[in-house]
Amino acid sequence: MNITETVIALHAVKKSYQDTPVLDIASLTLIPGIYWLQGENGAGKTTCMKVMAGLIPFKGEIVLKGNVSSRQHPVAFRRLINYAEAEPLYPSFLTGRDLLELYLNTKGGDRQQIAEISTKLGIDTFVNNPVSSYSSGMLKKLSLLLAFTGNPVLILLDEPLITIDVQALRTLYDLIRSYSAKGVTFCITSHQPLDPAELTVTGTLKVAHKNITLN
Ligand SMILES: Nc1ncnc2c1ncn2[C@@H]1O[C@H](COP(=O)(O)OP(=O)(O)OP(=O)(O)O)[C@@H](O)[C@H]1O
Repeated sequence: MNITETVIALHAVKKSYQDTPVLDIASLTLIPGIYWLQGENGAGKTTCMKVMAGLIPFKGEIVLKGNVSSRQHPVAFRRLINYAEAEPLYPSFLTGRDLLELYLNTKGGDRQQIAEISTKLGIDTFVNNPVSSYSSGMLKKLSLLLAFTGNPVLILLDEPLITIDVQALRTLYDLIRSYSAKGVTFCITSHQPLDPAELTVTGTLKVAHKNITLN
């Protein structure tokens, strides 16, 4: 594999909570595509996403696009990866608009495109209300919208299919397809199968025994 076509490479990545090891990945390299991250409850999928996103401390190194290192270029590294949590939580007094402006101002990206996604996901109707008033599906839609801000090379979606309505699900599949066609890589966890009629998966990543294997 040519190093320039790798999106992300993990080298000797280890993660423990207190003294309990959760991940021990000697090596993993992904080329652009759409990956389904699978594993039993507690296997370490969310931990793996948080590590890949540079959100929690870990041992080892992760390199994006062959030259952006989690150790040497932490800010540039984090700008290239977006992560949508399985159960997003935001400060309750902020509105969706406040969060969206924060993301757009710090991460950049195409405002017009984000406005269109917001409309398609039906977020416009509640974006000016405080997030404390949101249902779980409304929070989920906002977190998905935020995951498409900026100019990421990798978008990590943790259980994106749960709680959103059928129309939003169709929009999400459309978005993943169109961003993927533009070269953005996706890692998606889902206990439910990703609809093969909607997405062609490049590979599955199985998290088990603290390791990840690509099939
Ligand atoms: N903040 C934490 N402190 C201590 N242990 C943690 C913490 N977060 C996760 N763990 C442990 O790490 C392991 C992996 O958890 P993780 O949430 O990554 O699994 P998962 O594969 O995403 O699970 P699920 O499918 O249930 O969401 C579990 O044993 C869990 O108890």
